[in-house]
Amino acid sequence: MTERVKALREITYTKMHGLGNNYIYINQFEEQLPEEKLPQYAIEVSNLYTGIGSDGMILICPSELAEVKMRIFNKDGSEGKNCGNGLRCVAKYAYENGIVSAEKFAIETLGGIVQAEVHLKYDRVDTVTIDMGKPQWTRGSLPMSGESNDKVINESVQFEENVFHMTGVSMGNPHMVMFVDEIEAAPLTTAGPYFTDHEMFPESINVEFVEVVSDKEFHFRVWERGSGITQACGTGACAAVVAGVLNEKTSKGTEVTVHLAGGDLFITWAKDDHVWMTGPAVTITTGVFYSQG
Ligand SMILES: N[C@@H](CCC[C@H](N)C(=O)O)C(=O)O
Repeated sequence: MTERVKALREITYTKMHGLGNNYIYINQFEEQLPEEKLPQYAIEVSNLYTGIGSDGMILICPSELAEVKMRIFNKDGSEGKNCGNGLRCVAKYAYENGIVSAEKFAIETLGGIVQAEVHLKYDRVDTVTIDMGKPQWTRGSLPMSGESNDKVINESVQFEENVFHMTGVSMGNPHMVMFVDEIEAAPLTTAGPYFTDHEMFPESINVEFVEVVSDKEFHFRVWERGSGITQACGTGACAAVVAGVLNEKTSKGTEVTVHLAGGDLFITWAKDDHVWMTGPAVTITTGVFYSQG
């Protein structure tokens, strides 16, 4: 009994969400978790039945290149390079917990450095705008099999009896966007895992289905690598708008309202090539997690 109690590790966490895309956030300024155990902690906390329940785990860390650094681990323990909904929550956490004092600041990710601006309501951060930087859309940037400098725009791919058209976009992390006529009919639970783990994507990929209502309005559903269906994917919504421009469904400089399962994001691929994303960030609860590890 005593040994069992001794083995427990207490991890102080905050659970936050951006449009229902929810993660367990851990403040690495105050608590250093052992590097080799991070995938295991992500799996443990994400479990709905024996953990807290989440789409993964996000670390808020000191940075030498920016005011703060974000690291994102998916539900299966794999480390992602970027997370749009996570960035907005990290920005809210950093501002409200005094890690930063300015309303505009930089956040480092494994996919690059982005700029955040928090928008306040009654002294709390309500929404956040992120300058997500410049997208890339070569096979090499995803990565995807084939000639590294080639682009993947509207490329046909077969799934069961249907042909889809895919456009690959990297927002620091990789996305495969497919435009469909009706979002509700998109085969998310079958084509999602099929394409995510397809051999053409050696590092796996996030899969998005998008229905275009107009050049200013898209419907969006996602199957995320490492987490499966989530209510929202910020980088995926940015990739959808970039893919929309590349396929002439919208244009640079047009703000697109992207309707995700968990709510709306406002995204513009600006004429200077930067992608801007604005949306909410919400704190759900704080607590202590007892890891068995
Ligand atoms: N939900 C995120 C993306 C999280 C990481 C992704 N699953 C990956 O492995 O690339 C978002 O809001 O962007």
